Amino acid sequence: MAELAFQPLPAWHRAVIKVGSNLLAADGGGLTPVYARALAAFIGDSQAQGREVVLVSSGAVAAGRALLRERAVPAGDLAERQALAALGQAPMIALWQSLSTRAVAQVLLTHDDLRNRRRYLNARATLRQLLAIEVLPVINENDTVAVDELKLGDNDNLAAIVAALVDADLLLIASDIDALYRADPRRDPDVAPIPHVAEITPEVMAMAGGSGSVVGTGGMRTKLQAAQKAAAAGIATALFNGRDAETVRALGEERLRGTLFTPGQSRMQARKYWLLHAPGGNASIRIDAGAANALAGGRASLLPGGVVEATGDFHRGDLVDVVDPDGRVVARGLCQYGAVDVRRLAGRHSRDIDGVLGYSYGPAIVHRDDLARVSS
Ligand SMILES: Nc1ncnc2c1ncn2[C@@H]1O[C@H](COP(=O)(O)OP(=O)(O)O)[C@@H](O)[C@H]1O
Ligand SMILES: N[C@@H](CCC(=O)OP(=O)(O)O)C(=O)O
Repeated sequence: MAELAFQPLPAWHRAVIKVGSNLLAADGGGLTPVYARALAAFIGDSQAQGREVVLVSSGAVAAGRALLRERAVPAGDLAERQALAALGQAPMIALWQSLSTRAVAQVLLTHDDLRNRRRYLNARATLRQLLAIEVLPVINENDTVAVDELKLGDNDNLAAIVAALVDADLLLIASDIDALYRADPRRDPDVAPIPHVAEITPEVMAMAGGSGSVVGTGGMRTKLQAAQKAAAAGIATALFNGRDAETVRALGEERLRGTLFTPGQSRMQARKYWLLHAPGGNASIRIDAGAANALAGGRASLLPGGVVEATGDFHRGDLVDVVDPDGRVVARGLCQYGAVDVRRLAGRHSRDIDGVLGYSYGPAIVHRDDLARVSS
């Protein structure tokens, strides 16, 4: 295979790292720390430097299968895979805990959790909190309850969604292959690696084949889908060989040997564009002059004290227009509270939220991270 040179890894503060089954379980074998150890060391060093890492780990099904190897179990159907995932999930988490300097928190997510705005926001709040208390979240798909038509099916796509969910600046995909190649290198050993992809065109997509192993799921196709999803959110993706100790060590020196997928737009631009242009309902919140002033400054959240009234029947997590006293839409954002709650909170202080509602999703009606100003 052709040589692949090192290149600079983009600067990052918060990353999602996805580790595939191929790195945690040998074909047909049980879990092994052989490759996970170096990856855990990289994660630990990054955390020690003040960076934040979310791990998306596969390997539950492979681990479960290996545990039952001695017994004849029918292979292949959904219920069997779900049972194997349930069996292998705890050992997979235990493996990471044995290698991590920080406490490990298990997070299981389904497609439903990520499609439903309310649960999406709750998952995000939990993950942010886990990072704030300096533990290592280890995420996997909740295979045991996910039914086929609602399964994300592969952790590459899950990792990309999680990267957008936690506002990561980088998605790292550790696989058993050095890079994206022009064709599956297991079939064509002379094919060249691609160090940089600026856009995932249909031509790039056509290079990808399926998994080359028994334990892997999606192959290169799902990795490209993941890189595409991340890019749409303004996040770069780095694909590298997690079996290569030198490659993993170099990540700690901000050097990448693999394929770097760069987004066409920054994270901020992508998010702002989405907030400003995503279809909303007829939901709006009218604010007073003081709040309009604060929002004009650029970094403020919308607090209940500045809210005058809410129009429309919106729910927590929905997109709302923020309207100033002159009736102009000055911002759009994701509302932390539903319309009924916003009406009850209008004009109140944030510290009263719990008393008024009996619960609180935080002091802001619209958090500044979820707010984009309309330029006048
Ligand atoms: N164009 C390609 N470039 C690189 N690898 C490819 C390509 N097409 C298919 N593959 C296969 O994708 C595999 C990695 O995916 P997969 O087996 O799902 O692993 P993981 O468990 O890391 O997700 C590689 O080992 C390789 O055989
Ligand atoms: N959720 C499954 C893994 C699914 C998956 O995407 O696997 P892989 O292609 O190896 O990353 C498990 O834990 O076995």
